[in-house]
Amino acid sequence: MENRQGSLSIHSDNLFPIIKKWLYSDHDIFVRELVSNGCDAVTKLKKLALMGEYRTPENETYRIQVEVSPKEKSIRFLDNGVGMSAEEVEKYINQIAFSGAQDFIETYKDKATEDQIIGHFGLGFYSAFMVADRVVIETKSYRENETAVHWESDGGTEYRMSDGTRKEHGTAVTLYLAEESQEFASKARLREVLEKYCGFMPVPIYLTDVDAAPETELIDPADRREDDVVLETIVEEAKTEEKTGEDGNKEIVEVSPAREQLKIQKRPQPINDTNPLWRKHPNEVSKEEYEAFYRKVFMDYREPLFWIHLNMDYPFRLQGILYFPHTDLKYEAAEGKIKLYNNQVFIADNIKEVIPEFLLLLKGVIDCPDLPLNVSRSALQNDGFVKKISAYITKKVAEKLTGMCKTERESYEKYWDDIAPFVQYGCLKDEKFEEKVKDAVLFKNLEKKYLTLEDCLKENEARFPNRIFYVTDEKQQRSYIDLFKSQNIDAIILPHAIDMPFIQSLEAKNKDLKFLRIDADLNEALCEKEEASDEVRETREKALVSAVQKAIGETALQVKLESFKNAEVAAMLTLSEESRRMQDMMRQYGMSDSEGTFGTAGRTLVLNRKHPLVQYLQEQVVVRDGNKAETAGNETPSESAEADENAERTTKTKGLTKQLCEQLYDLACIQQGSLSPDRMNAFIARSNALMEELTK
Ligand SMILES: Nc1ncnc2c1ncn2[C@@H]1O[C@H](COP(=O)(O)OP(=O)(O)OP(=O)(O)O)[C@@H](O)[C@H]1O
Repeated sequence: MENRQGSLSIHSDNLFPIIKKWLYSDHDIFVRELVSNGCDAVTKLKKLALMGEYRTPENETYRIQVEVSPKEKSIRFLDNGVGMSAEEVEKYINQIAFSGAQDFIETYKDKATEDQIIGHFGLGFYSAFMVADRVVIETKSYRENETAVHWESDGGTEYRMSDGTRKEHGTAVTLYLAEESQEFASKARLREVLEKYCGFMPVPIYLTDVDAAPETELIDPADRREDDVVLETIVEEAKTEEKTGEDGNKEIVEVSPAREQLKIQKRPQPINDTNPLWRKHPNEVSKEEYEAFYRKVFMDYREPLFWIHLNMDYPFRLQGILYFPHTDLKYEAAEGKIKLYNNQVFIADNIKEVIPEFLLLLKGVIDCPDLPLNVSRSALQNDGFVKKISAYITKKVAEKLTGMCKTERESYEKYWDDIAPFVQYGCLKDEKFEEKVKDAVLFKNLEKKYLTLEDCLKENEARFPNRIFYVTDEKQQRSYIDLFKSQNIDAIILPHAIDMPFIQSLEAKNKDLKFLRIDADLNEALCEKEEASDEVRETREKALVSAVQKAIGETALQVKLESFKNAEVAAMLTLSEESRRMQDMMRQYGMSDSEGTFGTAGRTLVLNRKHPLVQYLQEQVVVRDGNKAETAGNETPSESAEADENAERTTKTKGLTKQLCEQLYDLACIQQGSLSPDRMNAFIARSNALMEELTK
């Protein structure tokens, strides 16, 4: 065969069902497409007026009207924009994927910028057929002497076109809804969709239910506007009351004068805000306006902590406002929402290509007219340009945080508890962000003061170089906190789940840095330095350690003796940092359901050798061992009776020793907040038995 070349032909009979069914993911998108066509038509006319190609009549107010008829199951989109001539309908409507928007930009490229023109692909109009089985267009071009056009199609590939009857320039597109899409023939449903997609479009949009009786309102005649439609004048009589005067006589007094009110047709309220706050210059916007905008858009009754107004022109255009919301991590999952717009047209929420994942904890709006959108808009090409947008947003957020930390430290500290999880998450997710904000990361200490990592290290420099102690639960670790406080040792409070991966990443990045939970070890600051030990003491203590281990019955439990600085504490439990982290992690991954699973791994029961209880135990162990040695020889009968008595006493004290050991261990576990339910039951029973013993 000879070589051939040519263009592929597309058969509209086959293509059309695809456009109808699969082009757009959400069916409600037809509203956005038809309203944006109306907006484009108005924008074009305004631009033509600016270029002197059209003279705007004096009282022309550009608008888009959406009229729903629940009875007729139809929706009409009307605009007073450029309209179309028969030739234009032929070109832009009858040819699928031929965009008049692009044509317009091309024609006027020297005179008009492309901003604000929404259409790109020449397909949006056909989204009407996703919900309608009949569509009618009535249009008339703004150009003089152009006849109006009537166009209609029953959703197939056939259309009928004829002269129309429309008198004014502009277009009306009427959708007769298909059976399965009749949910849209409702004012409430349409309002919802319009607010979602068109809430900030640049031309006022009004929604009316043509079947409903017109709504009315009462106004003061002084407030009457030129365009008010007065239905009735209502005269309210003066209100009087009978009162007794000072002289005791009754008189009629007027309490409110007669007044006149006008009953007017409810003034139309646009659905949208045509000049959204993000388009204003940050200097022109007040705190109240930022807060009101936040409340309206995110329906959050609480005030945001602070916000960042993004405004850039080069190398791409981007405007937006990012709010830092209050987060109460105890009661709710942090969940933000970033709404993405393209020229004031809503694209989608939380598009992760544009907005870095960790910023999705914030709430905000971003409008980027330069977004490389594809036909279905919400799907963005993941190209270098999109990455640049994302990097710019990250940079701005980091700058805001570091700037506040430097110049508004007091407010920054006030916000810190709320924003900490977000900043930490950001640091974990994005190295560049971490690099920028690392000096603005704060830690709250036991005195509720906020310190940087550098401050913490400086504080511990002399006694514990490169060590930072931390508390995860202030209530549970209370006794350790008291101990630390009594020895003037500081610790930071890390209550959130994200704190652990965060400190681990800090340790990974700072070679010698080590974070230790407050119960990880009893360091030399809490224990006295021991004078050299002798052999006798060592043997005695070894015997005590094994007796305690045996009594508790947990062979893996480590037991050791120290001289506590705080003489009142008899015993404490420590849990090695590594084992605890490992256990926490396994718990997080659901590999354990209770404390019990890990037994005593990594735990040490530290006994205070200066405490009377420990000393008592020590005595008992020595006496018992001594007795054992003595009774090993031959005895006479009387000696034997004495021996029996002794044996009974020994058994009794042995029982008490065991109970005391268990009691000490359980108390230490309670203090550390890790007593298993089984041990708790045994502890209660034992405590009762000991108290009963005291009463005898
Ligand atoms: N209400 C209208 N008034 C005037 N012209 C219109 C109107 N609706 C559609 N058109 C013309 O028809 C063309 C095709 O519209 P369509 O919605 O299919 O695509 P688009 O808006 O150009 O691009 P996109 O697919 O991105 O929406 C438009 O570019 C415009 O020239």
